[in-house]
Formats: sequence, structure tokens, C-alpha cells
Amino acid sequence: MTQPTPHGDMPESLAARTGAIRLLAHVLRDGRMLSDGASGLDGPAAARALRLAGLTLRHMGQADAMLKTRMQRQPAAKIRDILRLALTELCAEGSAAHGVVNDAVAMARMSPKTTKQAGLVNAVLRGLTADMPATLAEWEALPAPTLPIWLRKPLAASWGRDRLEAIEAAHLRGAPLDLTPKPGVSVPGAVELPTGSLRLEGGQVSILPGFAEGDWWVQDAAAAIPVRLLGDLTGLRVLDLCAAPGGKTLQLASGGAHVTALDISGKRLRRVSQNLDRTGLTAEIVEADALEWTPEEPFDVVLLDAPCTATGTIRRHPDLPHLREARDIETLTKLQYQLIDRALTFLNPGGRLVFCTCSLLAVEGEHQVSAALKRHPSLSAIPLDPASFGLPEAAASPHGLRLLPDLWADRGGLDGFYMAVLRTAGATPA
Ligand SMILES: C[S@@+](CC[C@H](N)C(=O)[O-])C[C@H]1O[C@@H](n2cnc3c(N)ncnc32)[C@H](O)[C@@H]1O
Repeated sequence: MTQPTPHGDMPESLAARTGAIRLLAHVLRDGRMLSDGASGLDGPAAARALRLAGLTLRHMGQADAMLKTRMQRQPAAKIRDILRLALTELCAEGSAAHGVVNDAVAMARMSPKTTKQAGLVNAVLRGLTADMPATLAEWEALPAPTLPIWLRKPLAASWGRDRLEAIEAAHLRGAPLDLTPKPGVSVPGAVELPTGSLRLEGGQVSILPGFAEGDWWVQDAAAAIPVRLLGDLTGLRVLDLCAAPGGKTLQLASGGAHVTALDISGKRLRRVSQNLDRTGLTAEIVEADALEWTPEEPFDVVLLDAPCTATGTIRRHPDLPHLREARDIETLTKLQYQLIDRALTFLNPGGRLVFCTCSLLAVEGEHQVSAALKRHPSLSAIPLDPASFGLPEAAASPHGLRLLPDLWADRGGLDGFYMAVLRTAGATPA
């Protein structure tokens, strides 16, 4: 007799695949992020569903190219997702063919709307799995998936075609698990990067040693650098202006600063509070629109990790190219410029503004800082030497540091980021 599972009578593999199909629909048709966790599952099946949906989004270009030659007409959207997932599992994961095909057919049969197309799913997948070596050779010979044209164009213009292709290859490889440790903390099995972050291949975060003790937090190695640019933080009054979910707030507090963590989103600020509780660190939390809020006293440092397209995090979030649009750039760059000007009004004379964005686009990084320096002639950019922060020379950039995901390919890469430190005129605070 079949034992009941946490997913009713469904085995975990079928539950995870069903969850992945649900997630693909959320991203591709409802425009929701994968991280909204809408698979309807929990525990290991939810984690597997999320991983499968992400893998399918990463390889969607290849799967679509292969499916196109095998079907005369476009099937229903859900059937297309079932086939994309199956093909990705077969070719990119090397999953066992019988399980993949049986579950794909079972998923097609689950709904009256798609059950009639179960035969098509079966025929296409049986055809592909009949000669797996040939199918794999065809998959391998396909061009690597590319970014949407609205992103490719500006990236090729800023970084060149070779670099663009290297970035796209890095997106396909995915990302390791990076941790930012409190001073003196190490994690068994983790490699220490020259920038100070600890790197693991992956794993369930909440069962890693030191999680419950709050010894570290999850933060991409690139995202951990902006705070490191500030050096000693002891006793400084620091405003983390767009703080949630709080990776940089934790770094600032752990470095001995008096931190005010402000964000417009109360929901996201709850994550900052949870992170502070777990790590035993403290910061004053403010829920406000930075463009309207005014502090009672100025700050020595403002860290502005501005809202942006987040295109630097595509290797972790393969849903982003499907959710963002070219028109987002204009809205976000306008907000970034307003936030920079607002942030400068919060500083003491001689105070420092760290501006950073996890974007691949120069308009959200280099151009913003160049324009701010022109608008405010008394502002200066503090020169940053990549080597002083453990980074390769390729990270050198006008006024700041530019990280792209193809850097450190042999170590597992980095998210894309731009960062600069600007100083206002006047006395330097102690
Ligand atoms: C890139 S995220 C910040 C990530 C964060 N610094 C970290 O390291 O975890 C940008 C944040 O800006 C916030 N935000 C957007 N517009 C804002 C505004 N007008 N005022 C304050 N926060 C804003 C968003 O809610 C979001 O949490």
C-alpha cells in the first residue's frame, strides 16, 4: 500500500514538479517573482520546486528552440511549461527519463483543460528520450540563452560583446552561497574569499553551523563590498537609506556604527528586524519614504543601496529578465537621482555617501555618479583601488568600482554591482 506523503498521495518528485509548473505560471503569466514562494508547497518539495523553476527559466531559450522543431502548433501555455521543465531536467540536470516523462504526462492529465494534450506531451518526450545521446548533443549544440534585447543592447555598448557573452554564460552557471561573518567567525567547509566573504556551494541555510547563533548572514560577496569601502565604522552615525532586507544594516551594526535603517516597505523592514534579532545586533528602524523623511540630526555616513533593475542578480534570480522591462529603467534612474540628492542633505559637512546598485547597467551606476558630481561641484569621489578590497584590477571604474558576474569565474563569480564613495565639502567628521 502506498504511504501517504506530506503532499497527499503525490510522491515528492511529482509534487515538486507540479509546484515548479505553478511557479513558472506565476512568473511568466502573472508577472510575480519566484521568491514570492507561490509553489503551494513547503519543506524539501518547495525548495526543489523553486530550484526546478529557476533552472527552467535559465534554460528556457534552449528548451523552446528544441520544442519548436517538434511541434507544428504552439500548445497551451501550461503544456509548454511542462515540456520546458521536462526537457530542462533531461538535458541540463540529467534526470532519469522515465520519471520525467511519466510525471510530465501525469501533470498534463491533472487538469480538464490540458488532459487532451497529455498524448502530445507523451509523444514529444518519448521521441526525445528514445535517443538521449542525440538529444543531448542537439541541446549542447544550441546557442547559449541570451538576455532580452533591451538589456543586451546597453550592456554590449558599455562592456563590449565579449564581456556581454561572458556575463550571459555566468548567468547560466548560477551562484554559490555567500555568507558575511561577524568578525572572527568561520564556517566549516566554507572558503574565505579575498574580500572577506565565506563561500559554500549551497545547502539549506537554516541548518548550517552558526545560523541559530547569528554568527553570519546570507549576502552575495559583491553586495558585502560597499560597507567595506568605509573602513572603520566604530562610533559613526550611519543612515542605511534603503535598508531592507538588511544585509548592509547588519554589516554596519556589526562594525560598531550607530545605525538608522530606513525603508519605505514595512513588510521588508520586518525582515530587517528578524535579521537583527537573530544576530543580536541593533539598529533604529524607520519606515518612511526617503524622499519625504527628515532626520533630527545629520549623519557621518549615508549608505544608499538604491532601488534598481537588480539585473546584477540575474544569476540568482533567473526570473528577472522575464519580469523587468525597458521602461523600468527610466522610472528607476529618476528615483535614484532624486534619492542621491536627498541623501546628500542628510550628511554632516565632510560626510560620506556610499552609492551602490546591484545593476549591470551603467545608467544605474557610473552615469548616476558622474551626473551627481556635475550637479554638486563641491562633492568629490574618493578614489578606490580594487586591490585594497581583494578585488581584481578589472573592477576599477571611473569614480568607483564596477563588478560584473563574469569576474572571478574560477571562484564561482560575483553579482553585478556598481559602488562609489562621495565626500561632501567641509570638515571631516572625527
Ligand atoms: C536594493 S534594495 C536594498 C537592499 C538592502 N540595502 C540590503 O543590503 O539588504 C532597495 C530598497 O529600497 C527601498 N525603497 C524604494 N524606494 C524607497 C524610498 N522612496 N524610500 C525608502 N526606501 C525605498 C525598497 O523597499 C527596497 O527595500
